[in-house]
Amino acid sequence: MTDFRQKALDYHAFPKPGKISVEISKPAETAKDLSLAYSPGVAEPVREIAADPENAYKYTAKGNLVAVISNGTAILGLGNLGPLASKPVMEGKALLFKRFAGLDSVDIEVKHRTTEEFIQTVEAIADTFGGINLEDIKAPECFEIERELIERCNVPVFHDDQHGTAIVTAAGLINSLEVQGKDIAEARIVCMGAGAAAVACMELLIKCGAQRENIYMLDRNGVIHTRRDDLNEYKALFANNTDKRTLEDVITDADVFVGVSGPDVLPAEAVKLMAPNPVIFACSNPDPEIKPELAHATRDDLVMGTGRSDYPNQVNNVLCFPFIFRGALDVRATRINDEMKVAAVDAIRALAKEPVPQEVLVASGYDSLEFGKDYVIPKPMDPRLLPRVARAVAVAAVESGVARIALPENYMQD
Ligand SMILES: NC(=O)C1=CN([C@@H]2O[C@H](COP(=O)(O)OP(=O)(O)OC[C@H]3O[C@@H](n4cnc5c(N)ncnc54)[C@H](OP(=O)(O)O)[C@@H]3O)[C@@H](O)[C@H]2O)C=CC1
Ligand SMILES: CC(=O)C(=O)O
Ligand SMILES: [Mg+2]
Repeated sequence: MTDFRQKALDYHAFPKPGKISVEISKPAETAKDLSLAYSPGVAEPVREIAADPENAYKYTAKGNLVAVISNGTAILGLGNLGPLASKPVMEGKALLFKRFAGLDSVDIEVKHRTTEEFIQTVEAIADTFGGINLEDIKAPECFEIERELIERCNVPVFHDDQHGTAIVTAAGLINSLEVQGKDIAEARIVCMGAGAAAVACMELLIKCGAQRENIYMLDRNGVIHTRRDDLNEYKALFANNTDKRTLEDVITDADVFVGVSGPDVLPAEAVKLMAPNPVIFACSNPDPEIKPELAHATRDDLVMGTGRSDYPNQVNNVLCFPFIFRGALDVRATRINDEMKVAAVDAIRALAKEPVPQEVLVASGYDSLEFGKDYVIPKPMDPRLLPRVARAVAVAAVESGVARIALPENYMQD
């Protein structure tokens, strides 16, 4: 067993199995305390909530509580390993919600037979939470699941692998293109993968200025083109009318490679074929589409990002989901709409251009960091992400009419 593997297993096993726990937030020492916390006192908020469900935000933890829900069908890039095996990742997301945004979070792994059964399970428990973060649910089912749950639930529902990934990818990519002196409207983009993350990333890039016809998407069967008869409706949106069939065909002169597929699918020979000053985001976790060492050894003019914490430019939805939920919950948004997503992109992008505080340098192991090839996107442990991104999202929610309460005091000042 490698040293790192053992360290990772020990981290999860000791001193107590798992990564999250529940703590109580009110005194519960005396009979007097218990008479308030439990019987008879608890009956009072029960009556208040029965009279008006909004009172759940006043008298329970609902407003600060996010459910992280998975069925384990697309656990990182490891594939469909089932609900229980997804639990460490879901606990990990809960850890990140708490660590970065102070949000309480519980992981829920759902075993189900049909897509409708999954939807009904989540719908049935949704009112318990302030928001629902769907995680690691494979395409194409994830699209129907999210669409249905948004319609059926009274709280925001957000599939992190779609939109969290898209927001961070868009922020990082727009900055990278700026560093490389390129215009997103003209960039030729290759997207390896045609699932949850891929479809959402490319749709958001189009909203940010990319041209649909400049995007070449690939799945396990190669380039997605109009003559294929095996495409689901989501892949079909990216079918190019082209004779190009292979990665080699589409990567030639491409400005951007976005990998949201699986490990080691981008060979060095393909990297050599890209246009001058390319951008490669190899976002598959835990193992990227190409190892940064290999990509950098192949050419020296690229901006390289991965989904991992141990290389520069971590393009990972951790930069988004804690903060977008913080902003959404703080104004009790009914949904997380495009305006809020674009506001998050802009806030994340802008932060990368500011001087990096010493505490961030120390936490990320750098002597200095400056906007450029090795720093196109903020570090997850940057404490400015929380106020900046959450505020931008909350303001966008208010302005786009999905907030149910006014902007809180602490969001008022610029
Ligand atoms: N860095 C980040 O923040 C994030 C990274 N990701 C990564 O993106 C990847 C996909 O996740 P997600 O979209 O949720 O999963 P999905 O199961 O929804 O989609 C996976 C897609 O990848 C394609 N794919 C898998 N292996 C290959 C391969 N060898 N060659 C070409 N295409 C391949 C599949 O092709 P087909 O349709 O033919 O089966 C499918 O289109 C994972 O590796 C995940 O770790 C995801 C979210 C966030
Ligand atoms: C980061 C993440 O959500 C994933 O790889 O699935
Ligand atoms: Mg995920």
